[in-house]
This record gives sequence, C-alpha cells and structure tokens, in this order.
Amino acid sequence: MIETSDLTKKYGDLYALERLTIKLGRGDVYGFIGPNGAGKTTTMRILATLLNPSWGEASVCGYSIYTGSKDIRRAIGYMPDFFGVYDDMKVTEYLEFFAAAYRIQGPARRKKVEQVLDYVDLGYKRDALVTSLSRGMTQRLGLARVLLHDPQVLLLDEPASGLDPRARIEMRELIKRLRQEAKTIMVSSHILPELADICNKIGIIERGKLIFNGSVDDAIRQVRGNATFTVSVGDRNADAAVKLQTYPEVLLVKADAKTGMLDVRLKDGHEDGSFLPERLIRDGYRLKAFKEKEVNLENVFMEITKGITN
Ligand SMILES: Nc1ncnc2c1ncn2[C@@H]1O[C@H](COP(=O)(O)OP(=O)(O)OP(=O)(O)O)[C@@H](O)[C@H]1O
Repeated sequence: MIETSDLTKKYGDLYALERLTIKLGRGDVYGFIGPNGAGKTTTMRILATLLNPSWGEASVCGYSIYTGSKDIRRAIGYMPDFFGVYDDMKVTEYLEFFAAAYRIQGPARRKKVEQVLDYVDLGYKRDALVTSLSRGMTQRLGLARVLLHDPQVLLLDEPASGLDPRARIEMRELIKRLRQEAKTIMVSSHILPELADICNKIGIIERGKLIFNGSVDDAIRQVRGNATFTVSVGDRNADAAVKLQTYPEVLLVKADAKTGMLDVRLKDGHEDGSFLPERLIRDGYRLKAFKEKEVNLENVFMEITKGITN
C-alpha cells in the first residue's frame, strides 16, 4: 500500500530525508519514530503528494507520487501535526465543509458526518464551535475529518502530541480500532513506548536516515540480545545461582544488587525459558518468582539511536 525506494529530500546541503526505503502492506500499522527534525513530516508530506522529493521513488495504493497525485489524495487521509480550524464554525459545519470537498452530497453527507463524529466519540460536541474544543478534542476532530471519505491509507503526523495522558490513551484506542479495519496506517511520534503496542512495524529515523526498520520485538531483541528471565527462590538465591549456571542452556546468571533476584540469560537460540521453573523445582528449590525480564522501551530507543543523537 505504501512503498518507497531511495526516497530523498534535500534542502541545500541538508538531507531532510536520505534514501528512505520502506514497504507497508494492507493492515500494517507503521510507527515512525524520531526526534524533532528527523524527517517524519517530510516523509508524510511527500507521500501525501504535498511535497516533491529531490529524488527516489514512492507509491501509495499502487499510484506513483509523480503521476498519480489525484488518485493518491483520494485514497489517503492525511492528518498533519498542526492544522487550522475555522473560527465561527460548528463541529458539524466543519466536517460538512470537508465532506463537500470530497464530493459527498445530500443526505449521505449528514449521515457520514454523524458517523465519523460517533467514531471519534465527539457526537456530544456536534454543535460546539471548533475553536472551543480542547486539544484532545481538536485532534479527534482532525481524525474524524480524514475518515470522511473512508480512505484505505492513513498518514497521521504526531496525532498524540500535546495531549494529556488520558487523551493520548483515547487517541491510541482510536488507532487500534482503525487497525481492526485493516487500514494501512503510518503514525509518527517521537516516543517509542507510545507506539509500541499499537504498531506491528516500526521505523526509527534520525537526521533523515532510517536506522531501524522492523517489528518492536526485533528492536528489543537487537538491544537486549539473548532472552533473559528473572528468577527468585527466596533465601537460597546464591545457591541457585551456582546450580543455574550448570544448566546447558544458561549463558550467565547475575544477582540484582537491589532485589537479590537472579537474572538468567540464555544462550543463543534459546528463547523459551519455561524449563527454568520446572528444573529448579526438580532440583529441590521452592520457586518464589519467575518472569521474562521486561525491557524498557525508552532504553531500547536510546540504545538504537546511540551515537547518532547529539
Ligand atoms: N522548507 C524547508 N526548508 C529548509 N529545511 C527544511 C524545510 N522543511 C523541513 N526542513 C528541515 O528538514 C528536516 C526534517 O524536518 P521534518 O519536519 O521532516 O522533521 P520531523 O521529524 O517531522 O520533526 P518534528 O517532529 O519537529 O515535526 C529538519 O532539519 C528541518 O529543519
């Protein structure tokens, strides 16, 4: 649904985007993550056919950005990071205005407006002035607007920026719902944890360059390396550490200085640690705690971007 190859945008000597090559299929939700100025907006604007690249190829829904801009605009919903709303316009008027621009006519227009308002849970604000809405509501209105023509592809540029925690969660839930409708969604953020649970793929971009492209699990694996589990057998942890080290699958055992729990890292090729509790019990220990060691996504992001950020 979205395909780019060596997509590049230069401003003078600055590479706003350098040789971006990605491929998103139907139903993919792609988290596009990078700090300010990384090139996220540039990419989305090129895909939305609002900006020409310096070189490279890109197509959306099978249409080239060079020759199929009209078709692309019909097929996508682009929600920019900042968009204006008109003074003295009610919520329904605002949406009807855009519905008219998409040539949705007559009673169908009213129906569609009500439908998208319901979808983003803004029905109760239908008669409010758009300028009176909170930032969270305005973002939801922006999303409603890009859903009017039922696009197959959505480009959402930092939809959660500037929102309070509750509004962020609501926005995430909305994107999850859209995912269930098999839409292809590119959504940007500068925070990895914010997107981790709603995306099946992520791309991390820094200074115009894609430095990671894959699943969230791949990103975690790249940083964490081998699977690690936290184990505790209470006051016999020191003894269990020696025993664990004799298991052939175990690479390393380390006691956590604060909690005394044991971090057990497995050798390459061993992902499943479920044998650990079983074997410890068989070896006479009473298991108090066992879980896969969680990786802090913020750390994953910092690790992947290490050396590239200033
Ligand atoms: N019209 C322009 N002229 C010159 N440089 C530009 C122009 N537009 C963008 N840039 C530069 O291109 C780079 C990428 O900008 P872009 O807006 O794509 O980043 P971003 O990842 O979307 O950041 P943000 O999170 O701040 O929106 C930045 O260094 C920016 O200053």
